[in-house]
Amino acid sequence: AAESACRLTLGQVNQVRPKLPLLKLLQAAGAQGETFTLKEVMHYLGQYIMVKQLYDKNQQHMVYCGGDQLGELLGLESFSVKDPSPVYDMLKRNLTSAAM
Ligand SMILES: C[C@@H](c1ccc(Cl)cc1)n1cnc(-c2ccccc2)c1-c1c(C(=O)NCCN2CCN(C3CCCCC3)CC2)[nH]c2cc(Cl)ccc12
Repeated sequence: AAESACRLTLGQVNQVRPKLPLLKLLQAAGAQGETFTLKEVMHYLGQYIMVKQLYDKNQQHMVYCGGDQLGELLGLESFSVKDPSPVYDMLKRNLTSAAM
């Protein structure tokens, strides 16, 4: 069979495409476009938490996301930024590879 010659630059390989509910959060934090690096997704989620004031002013590692779209996506009322596992689990459910 003819080999399909698809040329991916390094920059393209590590792009991810957020599913719509996550994309809306990123756009609320200022993200443009539909594909991002994981680093950009994390940056915009951090910005989202800041903009929506979801972190505790006194215990700044605590994020209270119950009642917010972020809490819906995570399936959590709150989490600590010191334990990223719930966030990574949510990203596994809400990111697809953008290569090709
Ligand atoms: C290490 C990193 C991190 C990154 C990913 C994960 Cl899954 C956990 C942890 N991190 C450490 N603290 C935070 C943080 C804390 C409170 C409010 C906003 C962000 C973050 C998060 C960043 C980020 O891009 N962080 C840049 C530097 N941050 C320092 C904290 N700064 C604020 C802390 C609250 C007071 C104002 C400054 C903002 C810039 N992106 C995130 C996205 C989510 Cl879903 C959750 C947390 C973060």
